[in-house]
Amino acid sequence: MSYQKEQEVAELAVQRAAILTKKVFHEKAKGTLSKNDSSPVTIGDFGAQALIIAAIKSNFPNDEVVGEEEASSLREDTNLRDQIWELVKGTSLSDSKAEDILGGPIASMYAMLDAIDAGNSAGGAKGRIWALDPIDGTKGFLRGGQYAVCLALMVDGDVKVGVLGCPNLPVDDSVALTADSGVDQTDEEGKGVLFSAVFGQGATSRPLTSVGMGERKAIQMKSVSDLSQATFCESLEAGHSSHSDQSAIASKLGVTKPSVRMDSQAKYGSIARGAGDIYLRLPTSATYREKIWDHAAGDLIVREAGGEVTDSLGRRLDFSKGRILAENKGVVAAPAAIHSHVLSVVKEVMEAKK
Ligand SMILES: Nc1ncnc2c1ncn2[C@@H]1O[C@H](COP(=O)(O)O)[C@@H](OP(=O)(O)O)[C@H]1O
Ligand SMILES: [Mg+2]
Ligand SMILES: [Mg+2]
Ligand SMILES: [Mg+2]
Repeated sequence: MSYQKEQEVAELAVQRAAILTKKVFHEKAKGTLSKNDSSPVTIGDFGAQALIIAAIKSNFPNDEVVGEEEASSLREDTNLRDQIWELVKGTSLSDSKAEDILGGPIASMYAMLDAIDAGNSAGGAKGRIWALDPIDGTKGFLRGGQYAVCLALMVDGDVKVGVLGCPNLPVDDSVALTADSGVDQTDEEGKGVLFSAVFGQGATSRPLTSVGMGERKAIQMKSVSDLSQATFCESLEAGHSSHSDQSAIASKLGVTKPSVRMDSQAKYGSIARGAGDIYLRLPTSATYREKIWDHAAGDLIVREAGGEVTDSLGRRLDFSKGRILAENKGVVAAPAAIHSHVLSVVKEVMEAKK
């Protein structure tokens, strides 16, 4: 299958949602709520989820969606609900043909709430299921840092299409990551990139604001001949991955540069285009399980760009186990040529801890 239509819809849906998130990014009040697990969610997360699911359902009515957010709190909080509806109503692609492809505007506020709740699929190993993270890196989004709008299509448990919209990464693939790539990104000059991949067809990037195939460029991971010069990325949030384990691994590998700390799947996109080299995510707790929407698009984009992605034990990420990566622990993403070496050092450091 070429998945051409799926890729087109996914890219345009992510683009449209990013118009909404960018509006919210520049507002002081982001309508933040605290979820049951005490993590934040904003009007941007809800609005983006609504717009993307509406576009999927308009094109592929029988597909299921595993979306991070749900609308129960909005059905009670009418003030927040109205704010989100104002945003959603006012967001469309400027290209009317592209907007038509997405099915046009959502019909009503109740249709918007239903769209958000249609992200309730249990996931699994059968059929066509989309994994959606409307804002990945919500903490980065609130801080003025990196975040990503993430969408992937899985067919029978395998990721076939992956799209990442990164409004705060440079458009230019050749700009290497630096220590401040993950912090204060409130200046928009030259920013906004869309990464996209279809299984077996390679990975690309293009400006997040352009419509169509014109400015699309193939991306590739960088080949790393000297690990001392490699750039490794990790979460900015110390609670999301173990900075101490990652620093022990990096120093054993001979990496000399300090890590680039940034939020969201912008890390996957950055290494896929060679702006960085390695992404490490070692668990901070024995019980936490990664969510499929935090990895599905990034996993495919990195693999299609010549990388390999496994967990800390060397197993491929298994997206067929429901809403979480039930059978995986942590993430190790690196160019295929050095992945097994990186993994052996990860295992060594993790063994030594026992
Ligand atoms: N204890 C934990 N370990 C690993 N990931 C966690 C975590 N708690 C939350 N997360 C996830 O980390 C994601 C952000 O990743 P990163 O640290 O790379 O920016 C969050 O996505 P959201 O921001 O979409 O909620 C959330 O799903
Ligand atoms: Mg979240
Ligand atoms: Mg996320
Ligand atoms: Mg999220």
